[in-house]
Amino acid sequence: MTNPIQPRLTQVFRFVRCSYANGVAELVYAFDQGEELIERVSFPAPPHLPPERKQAFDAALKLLHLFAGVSYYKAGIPPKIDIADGPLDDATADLLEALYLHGLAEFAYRNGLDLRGRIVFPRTSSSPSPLRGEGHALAQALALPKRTLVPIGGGKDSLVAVEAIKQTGGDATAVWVGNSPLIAACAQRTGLPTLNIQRELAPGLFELNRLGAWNGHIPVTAVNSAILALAAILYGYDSIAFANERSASAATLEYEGQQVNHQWSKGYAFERLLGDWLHTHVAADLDYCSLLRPYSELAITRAFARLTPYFDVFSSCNRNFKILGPKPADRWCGQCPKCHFVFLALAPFLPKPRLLAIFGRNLLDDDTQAAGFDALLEYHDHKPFECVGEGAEARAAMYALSQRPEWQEDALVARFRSEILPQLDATELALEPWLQPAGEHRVPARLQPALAAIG
Ligand SMILES: CC(=O)N[C@H]1[C@@H](OP(=O)(O)OP(=O)(O)OC[C@H]2O[C@@H](n3ccc(=O)[nH]c3=O)[C@H](O)[C@@H]2O)O[C@H](CO)[C@@H](O)[C@@H]1O[C@H](C)C(=O)N[C@@H](C)C(=O)N[C@@H](CCC(=O)O)C(=O)O
Ligand SMILES: Nc1ncnc2c1ncn2[C@@H]1O[C@H](COP(=O)(O)OP(=O)(O)OP(=O)(O)O)[C@@H](O)[C@H]1O
Repeated sequence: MTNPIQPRLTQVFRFVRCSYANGVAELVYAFDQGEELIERVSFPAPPHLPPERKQAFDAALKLLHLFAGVSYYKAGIPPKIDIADGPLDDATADLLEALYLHGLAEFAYRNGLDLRGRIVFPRTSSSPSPLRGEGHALAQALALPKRTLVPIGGGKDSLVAVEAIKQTGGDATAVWVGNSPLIAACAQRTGLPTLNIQRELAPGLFELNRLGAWNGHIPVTAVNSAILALAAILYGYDSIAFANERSASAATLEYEGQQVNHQWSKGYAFERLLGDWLHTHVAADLDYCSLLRPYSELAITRAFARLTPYFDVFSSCNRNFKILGPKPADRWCGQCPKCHFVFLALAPFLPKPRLLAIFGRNLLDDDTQAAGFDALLEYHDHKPFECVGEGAEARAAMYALSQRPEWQEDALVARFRSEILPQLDATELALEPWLQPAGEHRVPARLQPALAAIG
C-alpha cells in the first residue's frame, strides 16, 4: 500500500489526462506522484458524434477537464500546476487563471490564504496575454440545431427562465447535473423534454478531505457550464441559457484589495470570458448566456410569484443539494441565508398566507433569526457567503414590508422599523427601481423575446 499523501504538503497538481467513451467522460488528476483522482461525467443515451463536431467536442472536453480540476486543486493548492497535454494558449490560460483565482476567492479568504501570484497555468507564451483572449479567430460554425439547453437548479431562477422561453415558443430542454430528486421534480414539472447528466466526484477527494486537505467553496457553476458546453456539442444545441441574475456580479466583500464574490462564476465577468472562449475555441455558433442577467433578485422573485404551479416542488435551500450526508427533512431548512433571502424577497409579491404555506413557517416572526436577516441587510455584518441578493435590495424588500399592515407586527419587521430604519437613508429604500432591467447582457437575438417576457 502506498503512503497516504498529505494534501497540504504537495508540490505539483497534475492534469493527467481526459477521455470520452460511450457517454462517459473521465477526468483524471493527481498530486505529485500520488494516486489518480478520477471524476466521471455520464451523458445519457449518447448519440453518435458527427465527425464535423469532433474537434469542438475535444476542445470542450479539455475545458471540462481544466474547469473540474478546481475541486481537486483546492485540496492542496501546491505551488506548481502541470498539464500532461502540454501548455495552454494565452486565452485559455487567462480564462483558467481568472476562474481559479476569483472562483476560489471565498475559499482563500475563509482559509486565510492569498492565492494571488500562486495560480499559474503553463502557457505556450511566457507571459500573461495583454489581449485577454482578444485576437483569436472565431472557431468554425457547426450549424448547431436552434435549440436551447436550460439548466435547472431546483430554485426559482431557472424556472423563471424556463417559463419565459416557453412563453415565446422556444425549443428548449431542461437539463440538470447530478442526482437530486428535487431538481428532477422541478424539471418534470416544466413539461419540457429533460436531460439528466450525472457527475461523480473522485472518491479520493473525500479521502483527501479526511486527511486534512484544504476545503471550501468552489465555482460550481463554471463546472456545470463546461459540462453543458460538452453536452451542447454532443447532443446538438446552439445555446445554453443559465438563469444568473444581475446581483450575482456584486462582490460579497472586499478584502485586502481583492473582491470576494461567492457567486463569481454566476457573474457577468465569467459569462463574458467563457462565452468568448467558446466562440473562439469550440464553435462560433454556440452561445452561452444568462437569460436573467439584466434582472435583480427582486425582479425575479416578482416574476416567480406568478408561477404558482411550481410552489409545491421548488426549493432554493442549498442544503438539499449536498452530495454527502443527510438532506433536510423539509424542502426549506428555514435556517440558512438562502431560506432567509428567498422568504424576504418573495414576501412583497405574494399574499402572506401563500408565502407561509410554501415555507411552513413565518421566518420574519422569529426573533432567533435576527442575525441571519441582519447579514442580508448588511447590518452589523457582511452579506452571507451564499447566493443571495445585494444588501440594498434586501433593505428595499424589508422596507416595503415595514409599510404593510399585514407584516408590520412581525418580530423582525417591527425590529427593522424601530432599530434599523432610523439609521437608513429613506431615499434609497424604494422597491420600484429594483424591478427595472438594467445593464449589459449577452442573450443572442433568437432568445431576446424570452428576455423581454420576464420583466
Ligand atoms: C451543497 C453545498 O452547499 N455544498 C457545499 C458544502 O459542501 P459539504 O461539505 O457541506 O457537502 P457536499 O456538498 O456533500 O460536498 C462534500 C465535499 O465534496 C467536495 N466538493 C463537492 C462538490 C464539488 O463540486 N466540488 C467539491 O470539491 C467538497 O470538498 C465538499 O466538502 O461546503 C463545501 C465546502 O465549503 C462546498 O464546496 C460545497 O459547495 C458545492 C460545490 C456546491 O455545489 N455548492 C452550491 C450549492 C453553490 O454554492 N452554488 C453557488 C454557485 C456559485 C458559483 O459561483 O458557482 C450558489 O448557489 O451561490
Ligand atoms: N445541478 C445543476 N445542474 C445544472 N444547472 C444547475 C444546477 N444547479 C444550479 N444550476 C444552475 O446554475 C444557475 C445558478 O443556480 P441558482 O441556485 O442560483 O439558481 P436556481 O436554483 O434556479 O434558483 P435559486 O436562486 O432560487 O436557488 C442557474 O441557472 C441554475 O439553473
